[in-house]
Amino acid sequence: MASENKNSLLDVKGVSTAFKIGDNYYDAVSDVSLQVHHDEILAIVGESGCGKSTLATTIMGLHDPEETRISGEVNFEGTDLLKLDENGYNKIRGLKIGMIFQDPLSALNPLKRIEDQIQEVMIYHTKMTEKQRHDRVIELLNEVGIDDPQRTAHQFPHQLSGGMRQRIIIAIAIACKPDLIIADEPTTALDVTIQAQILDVLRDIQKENHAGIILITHDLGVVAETADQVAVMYAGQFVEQGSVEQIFNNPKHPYTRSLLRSMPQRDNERDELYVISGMVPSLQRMPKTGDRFAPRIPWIPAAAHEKNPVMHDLGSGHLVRCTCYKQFYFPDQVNKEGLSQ
Ligand SMILES: Nc1ncnc2c1ncn2[C@@H]1O[C@H](COP(=O)(O)OP(=O)(O)OP(=O)(O)O)[C@@H](O)[C@H]1O
Repeated sequence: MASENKNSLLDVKGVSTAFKIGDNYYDAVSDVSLQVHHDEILAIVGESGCGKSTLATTIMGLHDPEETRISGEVNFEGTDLLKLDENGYNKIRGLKIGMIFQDPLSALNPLKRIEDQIQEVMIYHTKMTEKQRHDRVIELLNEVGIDDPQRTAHQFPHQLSGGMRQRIIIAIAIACKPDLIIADEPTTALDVTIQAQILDVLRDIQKENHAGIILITHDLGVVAETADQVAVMYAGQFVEQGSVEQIFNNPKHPYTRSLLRSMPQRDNERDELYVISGMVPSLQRMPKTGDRFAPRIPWIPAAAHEKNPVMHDLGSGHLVRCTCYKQFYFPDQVNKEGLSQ
């Protein structure tokens, strides 16, 4: 990607994750490579079922080895995380890598006060005194924008709104100032105003702690507002990677262009939204060869797609899978002069 020459914080190389279904393994993530640097937000975007969460949980070492087969490398600060055992991972999760999940209610313990839940991660990873931990809890609650930290610290999750609960999850994730934060759909369950506030909190934290952030979302609006780099994921593969400017101003892969076209435009409220026909294939029905998106753009001739599509470097870190983008068009955009791209 664009900043490949800088030292990366996270360097994922050729990672595949396959789930055991019946007697066979099926790839949910296929040969994914990415880098994240300090002070950078990488958004991973794609429809539901494209493998975004599986990739995040692979990086975090959260898969059951009995049911999953993982290959490739997840290099983080000089260590290949895929070689760690559970004990090794436990030393990194919460301390060096923080994770923010989509559903704050299920991630919080309903029976414990907020302060105790935030302190837990500090008790596990640090030798802070109780007073230091308490002070840090109040500092964190301030940092994530809680108005009355002393009061909130003593409350239980059910006494808080959805937006406040998500702020608590963020406070837990950043308690030990991790270098990398993985946020999986952190704003999906929240209304638009709260979404914007939570994204602001994430951006502030990234600036303050110089953390790298992986932001997983299906919402291109969130990507445009927040990300520096973008990876577009379809059916387990990255189909396009680049800076936010490259992806939004010069999208190449048909899937990226379809996603962008299906994005609601603020100034274009009356236009009908473009709908991408068809569905993301299930793991057992994943095409073995050819561009995986090809069945959803049937008007593009088969010959336009590579048999085994690879990533092509368009320069300045802009990568696109398959050369079919060169012949892609939307049928309703054909005019007399030819194709309007
Ligand atoms: N434990 C599992 N066993 C078998 N298949 C799984 C498992 N977890 C996920 N999958 C399948 O892997 C594919 C990718 O799922 P994943 O949840 O990673 O996608 P996603 O892009 O994060 O979607 P969402 O936004 O809905 O979470 C899907 O086809 C899903 O059904």
